[in-house]
Amino acid sequence: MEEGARARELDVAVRVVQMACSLCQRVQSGLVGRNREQIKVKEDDSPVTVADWGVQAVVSLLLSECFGSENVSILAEEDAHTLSRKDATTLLESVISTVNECLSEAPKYGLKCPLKHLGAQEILDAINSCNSSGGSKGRFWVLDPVDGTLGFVRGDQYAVALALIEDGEVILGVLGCPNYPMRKEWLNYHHRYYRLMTTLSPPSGSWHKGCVMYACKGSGEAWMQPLVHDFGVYDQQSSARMIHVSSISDPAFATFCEPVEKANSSHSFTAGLAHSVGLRKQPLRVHSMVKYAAIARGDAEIFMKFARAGYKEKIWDHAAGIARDHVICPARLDSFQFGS
Ligand SMILES: Nc1ncnc2c1ncn2[C@@H]1O[C@H](COP(=O)(O)OS(=O)(=O)O)[C@@H](OP(=O)(O)O)[C@H]1O
Ligand SMILES: [Mg+2]
Ligand SMILES: [Mg+2]
Ligand SMILES: [Mg+2]
Repeated sequence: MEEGARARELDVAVRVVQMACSLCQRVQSGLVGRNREQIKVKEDDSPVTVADWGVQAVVSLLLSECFGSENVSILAEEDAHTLSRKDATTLLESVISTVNECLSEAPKYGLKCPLKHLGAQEILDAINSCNSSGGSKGRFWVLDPVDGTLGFVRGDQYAVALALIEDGEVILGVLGCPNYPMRKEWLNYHHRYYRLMTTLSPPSGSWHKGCVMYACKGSGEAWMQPLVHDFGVYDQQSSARMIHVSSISDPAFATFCEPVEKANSSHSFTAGLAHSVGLRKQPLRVHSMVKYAAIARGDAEIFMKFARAGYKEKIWDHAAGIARDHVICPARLDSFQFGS
């Protein structure tokens, strides 16, 4: 793949994730405390919301619009089975209005918006088309439309995670982290706490939370830019800031991050392992691939997740966080078990 084409793929991916973050912020602000009918529980007891489906539809439609649907293969977490049921009409109507509202803002991100209002079938098809079989040969996009949906419905941390894989290797990763605090020490607090802090003393127009991080294989660089939703101006160059992993190498000063939910990773096992290797600081427990973002930005040094026996890790829960140059977990993705 020549360099110019990859630069364009990264540019489009960042713009698309920026739009997806804006959709999530709108839905999340309407979710906390009310509007609970916008949340469903899936067969595996994990939550799924209007934002999960909405982001998957928006990303699928925009990537196809930009690169041609015949050139786009996407492997994503959600499907439209629940949305297609007769008892889900209200939910489907919420997804339709959320998607059309988001797409109408595409020109603000330098992208084309559809010429007409999209109906139910177009949106259900867009969601269901993200069913690539992936694999260790060929190119496909990997999307977790909302990673950390549990954190999302709690008004806390979550991420929009988009990666492009070629022959089993991540060649670009984009992580949208709308609630990521610019001050490292606030990462340990629940989002509402530092949202209060920043409203009490609103630094005028300052960049106090929310970002999109991105890296391209072989570039040796990782970048972070503010959310357009909060600043209203999309200019990738002027607002972007290069980020670096931590230089801490002494375990006594290193921070490891791990899932919030004990059901998702054994806290006691990691505590014992951490102590045995000389880690002394309290773990950073935060929902979603924001853990990868914390390492990419140097706010943490290690990521540990030990899921219970039998759990198959999903490629969309990790791909966007693995950028070869900022090695966090240099696993070749074809070694991951694809989710059922
Ligand atoms: N049992 C189990 N073990 C490991 N991982 C699981 C498990 N169940 C679910 N998941 C998926 O992991 C995603 C959440 O990972 P997190 O690290 O954010 O977990 S936590 O919310 O911080 O506890 C989260 O991804 P999203 O569904 O995209 O939110 C889960 O699907
Ligand atoms: Mg999920
Ligand atoms: Mg996930
Ligand atoms: Mg998800």
